[in-house]
Amino acid sequence: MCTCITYLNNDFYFGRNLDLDCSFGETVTITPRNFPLVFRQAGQQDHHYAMIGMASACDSFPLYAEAVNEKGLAMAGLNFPGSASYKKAVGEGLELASFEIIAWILGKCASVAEAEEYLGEMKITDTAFSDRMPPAPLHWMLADREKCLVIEAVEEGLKAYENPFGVLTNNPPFEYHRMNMNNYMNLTAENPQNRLSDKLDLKPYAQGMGAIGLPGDASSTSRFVRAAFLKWNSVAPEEEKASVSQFFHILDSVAMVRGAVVTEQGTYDITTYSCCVNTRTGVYYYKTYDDSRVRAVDMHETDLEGSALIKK
Ligand SMILES: C[C@H](CCC(=O)NCCS(=O)(=O)O)[C@H]1CC[C@H]2[C@@H]3[C@H](O)C[C@@H]4C[C@H](O)CC[C@]4(C)[C@H]3C[C@H](O)[C@]12C
Repeated sequence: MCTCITYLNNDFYFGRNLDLDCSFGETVTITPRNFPLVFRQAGQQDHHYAMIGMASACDSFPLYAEAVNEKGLAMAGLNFPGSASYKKAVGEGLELASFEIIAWILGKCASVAEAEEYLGEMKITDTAFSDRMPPAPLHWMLADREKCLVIEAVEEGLKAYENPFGVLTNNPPFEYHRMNMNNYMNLTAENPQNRLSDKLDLKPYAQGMGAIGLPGDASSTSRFVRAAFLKWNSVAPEEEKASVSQFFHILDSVAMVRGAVVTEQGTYDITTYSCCVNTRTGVYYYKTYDDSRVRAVDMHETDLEGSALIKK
């Protein structure tokens, strides 16, 4: 399971929990402007925007789980098994393999608005990165300070939804989560009022009772609601340290604790890492399951004119 959120608190932040039962070789990776991005069907970007994110260690292509480019455009892939439907490449139009879409969009586009111009013609193909790396069934959240989208490649084709929540988790498709949020509009961070009956003497006896009914489990739909409730009620001083700390508190509230989520294979899903990027400064903050110290990698501290992937 995974949860991705945006957070506006003076600066604009983007990040996610990556929940999985094993490592995928995750390494903080910077793709500098002159690293040749070679796509299977969509040509080559020899010069492009630089980006930073978590990728599977690989020298030939940045296999990002999520990344942010130097213009402040951010994108993350989250599991979408059974719902994602990729097409066979036929050599026509704009065809991108599922593992290429993050690098392609962030390499080329400075904003969501710019990316939207390509979505109409885009097709996601089922091309595998390698024999050992078949395509991962994903959907994506794409965001900048102005706008947030969910991109889903389903049976009928590529769909893009505006995402006013700035939250994404996993199955079912986004339209379900959007509708489901209506069920929770009564939740409040304040003390609840007795609306049951004015003939009954009902009153709050502790703090936090306005949000009774907020789902506490690890399912995708529950994490969506919980992350949205916490994010939209969040209050933090508009300073970098406070914003990043607040961001991780929200992610912590939807994190997997080892043992609480057993997969069909009998393994345990855990929050392998949590990350938060300041999209203006390009600083990538992250912490891992066994090390809660927050580390920071500043993309501008490396030579962004380089031509080889930089692993931190
Ligand atoms: C498993 C990750 C998503 C985590 C998630 O959403 N879990 C939810 C589980 S569940 O639905 O609730 O069961 C995804 C996100 C990005 C994916 C990786 C990236 O797409 C990059 C490459 C792509 C290759 O095709 C496969 C390996 C891979 C390295 C992917 C492995 C894996 O599928 C990742 C790491």
